[in-house]
Amino acid sequence: MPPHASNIRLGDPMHEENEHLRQVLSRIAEMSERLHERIQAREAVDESDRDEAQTAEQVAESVVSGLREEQLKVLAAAAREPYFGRIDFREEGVQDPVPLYIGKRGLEDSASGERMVIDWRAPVASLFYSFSGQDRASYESPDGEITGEVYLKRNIAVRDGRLQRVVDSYVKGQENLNVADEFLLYRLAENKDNRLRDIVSTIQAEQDRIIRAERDRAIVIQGVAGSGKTTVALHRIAYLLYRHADRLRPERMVIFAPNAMFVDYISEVLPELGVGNIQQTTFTKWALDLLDHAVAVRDPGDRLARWFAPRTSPAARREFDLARTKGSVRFQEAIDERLRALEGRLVPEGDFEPWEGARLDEATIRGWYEQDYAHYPPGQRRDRVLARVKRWMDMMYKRVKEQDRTGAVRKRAQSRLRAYQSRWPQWTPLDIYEQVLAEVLPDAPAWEAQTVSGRRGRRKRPLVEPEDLAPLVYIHARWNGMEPHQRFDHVVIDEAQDFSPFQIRVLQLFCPGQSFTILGDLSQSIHTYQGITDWSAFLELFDEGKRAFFQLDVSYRSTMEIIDFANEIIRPFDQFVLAKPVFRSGDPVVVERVAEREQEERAVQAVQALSRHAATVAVMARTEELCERVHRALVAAGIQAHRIHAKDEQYEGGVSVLPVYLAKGLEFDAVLLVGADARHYDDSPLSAKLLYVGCTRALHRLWVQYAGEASPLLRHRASAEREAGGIA
Ligand SMILES: Nc1ncnc2c1ncn2[C@@H]1O[C@H](COP(=O)(O)OP(=O)(O)OP(=O)(O)O)[C@@H](O)[C@H]1O
Repeated sequence: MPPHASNIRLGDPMHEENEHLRQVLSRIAEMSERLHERIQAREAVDESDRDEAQTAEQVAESVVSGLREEQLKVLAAAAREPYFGRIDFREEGVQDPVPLYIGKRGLEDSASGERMVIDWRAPVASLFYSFSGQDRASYESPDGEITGEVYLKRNIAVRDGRLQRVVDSYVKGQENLNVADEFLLYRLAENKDNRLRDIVSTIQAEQDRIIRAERDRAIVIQGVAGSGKTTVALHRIAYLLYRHADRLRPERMVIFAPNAMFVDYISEVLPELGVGNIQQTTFTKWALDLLDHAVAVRDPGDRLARWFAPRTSPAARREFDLARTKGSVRFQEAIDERLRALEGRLVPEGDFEPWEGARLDEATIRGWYEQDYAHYPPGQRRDRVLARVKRWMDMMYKRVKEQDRTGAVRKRAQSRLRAYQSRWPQWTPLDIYEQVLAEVLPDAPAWEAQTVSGRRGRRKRPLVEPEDLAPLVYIHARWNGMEPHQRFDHVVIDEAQDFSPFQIRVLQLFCPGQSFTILGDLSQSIHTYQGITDWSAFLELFDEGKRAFFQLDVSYRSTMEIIDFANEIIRPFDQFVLAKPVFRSGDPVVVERVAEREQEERAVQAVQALSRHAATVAVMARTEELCERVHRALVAAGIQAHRIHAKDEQYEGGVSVLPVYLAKGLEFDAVLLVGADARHYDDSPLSAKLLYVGCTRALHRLWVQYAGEASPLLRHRASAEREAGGIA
């Protein structure tokens, strides 16, 4: 059944779309009305049957009622914004083009079965995103490629059931309208609130390819700051769930985010796309839960402060080198080797003889361990073999039971069994890890123990570093195995440049289908003591043919002025990819020299100026200390500024003060960078990356202040601006 089979009239687009919207909304209203009536009728029946036991039919009815309630919600959302785009497509072999309306959810008229709106994830909807003026257009349907011609591509903005804007980006037979970006720019120019949003109406062709990439492989996305990586990954989840509903379950999909606040920041996109129940966590939290909190992790705050201090001490350098080693594949392989050796040594030497005349020889026990139960992980095999030894003993005992009047034989047998069991080591992942470290990295410092309150009450736990978690989880999974519910159908890793290859290896164990979306930006890899310098480090962990690499070079977040400014910072380092801006012009970047003793005061003035046009403003510095000072000044000036820390779990919006390294992944309408001087940012790659991350958080306005000598990374701009006098 063709969706909305009325003839196409390309009259006044606004008039035409208003008319169409009116029809669609009235059908939605009718459908809602019908559903309402059914729900009410059902409630009346339920009320009269209240005291009687439920029959199977009634149970089924209540499930249906639940679905109806759900459907009602979908209709309510559709009544606010039923669709956002239209594409008129004539399939080859068919006479007339058909208008297809694309929305966040597909919609069918329940009475006629007519498709009124097509889900943005449906195969045909890909035309809307990929079409860019070609004579012939095609899309992949489940039955193969469908080709044809596009007659019209139209963006339609509907808010609260009212038509706001219609923009045609292609009309067949007309001159190239060259307004492909008009709708996008209109969207990008909006101020953002404190959460990331969906982009279904303006997904770009290069993003769409990633969203629709095949499921059964690892895709790695290198994308410049603001290229939509996070957003795209979330849309990909929604797409995969739609496309592979039979294979994927939302609760088995997971997103690893860099910190708890980031989890909060992205938490609204999936529900907006109609997807719930996806696990969203950090690697640390996930690992600690898996290890049942047998260890505690040292607060990363101190370490981060040491790492991001303008100058790193030799001791800190050694600490970071060790962290890198622990995250390497070489270390994982050393652990594998060690696990194999331990596995071979687990069966105690000697036969088991519970009493004279009953003997189970070592070779038999070894045979059970090495062959019969070989498919179990070593930790579980121990228990299986010992249970079998015990069954054997009980069976043998039946033969001598008659003679054992006093029970002495049985007693002796029990005590020998206990002795035998105790020779069979029962190591925890931590025991094994300690053995590995002693052998492979003898210089690694020993753990301190710390009494920490956890889910299981207060107890003393060894305090490990974040990079110890991957080895521990790996050993746990290899040694003890994992529960089916702990496996993932799909894994998304955001800010993956800060992951170590070992962490990826661990997640591969937990995702047997090897279905991954791994995204990040090497120009923002500020945690280089643990992350990677080249994506091949991850790609080569996956089989050839089961991996794909994508690159996103256009930045949608920031204005051209901001992108150009940020690019200058990393340009001297040729290993970094420069972002291409979309053509969205805004205010010039302000670079301002302030007097040392006026730093705080001038920061307050800048925030006041920026807040006039912005819903979210961030003040960032390299060090916690400077953040602290500026925050105090802001509060003293009556500005309600939130000071953001590594442990925070919520992002409030408004005015935030935070160190640059915590701002990764976030965005703000306006950003003020304070302390951009030579002391805080020398000409090293780490300083450049930090400054780059700071600048690229801004959507519309960027303001940079420094006292004393400007950072060499800004010098070209700083001298020019100083003459121009700064404040806009
Ligand atoms: N196709 C698009 N249409 C509209 N907005 C977009 C599009 N792609 C990205 N954006 C917007 O650009 C901004 C950046 O997106 P996102 O945070 O996903 O990028 P990122 O690549 O993860 O950035 P970073 O590496 O800096 O964290 C967001 O505001 C997002 O809504």
